[in-house]
Amino acid sequence: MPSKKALVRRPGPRLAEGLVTHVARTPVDPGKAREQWQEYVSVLEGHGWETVLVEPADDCPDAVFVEDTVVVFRNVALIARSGAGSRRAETSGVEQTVARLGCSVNWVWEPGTLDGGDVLKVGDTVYVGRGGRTNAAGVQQLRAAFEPLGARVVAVPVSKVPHLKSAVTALPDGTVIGHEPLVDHASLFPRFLPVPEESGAHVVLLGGNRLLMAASAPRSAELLADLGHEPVLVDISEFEKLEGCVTCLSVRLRDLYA
Ligand SMILES: NC(=O)NCCC[C@H](N)C(=O)O
Repeated sequence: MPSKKALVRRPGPRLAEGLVTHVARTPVDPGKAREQWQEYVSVLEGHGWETVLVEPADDCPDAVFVEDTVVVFRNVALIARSGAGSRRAETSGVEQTVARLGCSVNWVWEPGTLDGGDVLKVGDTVYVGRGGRTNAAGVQQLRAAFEPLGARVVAVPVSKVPHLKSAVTALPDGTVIGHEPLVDHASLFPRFLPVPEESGAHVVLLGGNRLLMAASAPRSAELLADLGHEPVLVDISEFEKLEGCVTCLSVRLRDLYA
């Protein structure tokens, strides 16, 4: 049976110091952030996902955005090397967690940089955003790790947001969705559906037609519901202040056989 496991990491005490690059800094309420994170985890669990806690990295403000630390394709985990120096220590603890779950582990090495949030998997197609966090060497290393396993790696420029998945994600049928003003080249995707809000571009596939989405994207949720999907909205306002989105708060492992 394919697994439905999701890695998550609790928000740490320095969360409010997390990086902001494309938005102005606004104060984060740590207590509210913890409650929102708990609700996010409850929604995953309520939809049949077994959540696996990665050990805390309390010195790293952005550690809760665990998606950026690792990319998993089939049973191979590629440990990221962030384009943001302040985020590199976050991978500690992730290696052990994915190895315990049965992955073989690879690493992105210097001079490569890659953030997991720059990698969007749609079936066997692996889109990788070349932008602020992922460089050309990182793209090459991703190809070297996953193409032998059957991945088709497609590199796409990202210049308007921190990560590829801040701009686009994909619906269960493979349609890529994005808020057009923030997408560099929508024509690179075979099927592209524009959504009206920035955070409406972010969906976590919960299973079936259910989509975990941010409460800040009601019009996009309505559009997707009208197309037969079932949005499940969660308020992640405190993480959005740090340019986080619903996708980056977990790493969903669908391909592991355990
Ligand atoms: N994949 C993602 O969208 N990750 C969000 C990371 C937010 C964090 N404050 C950062 O700038 O790295």
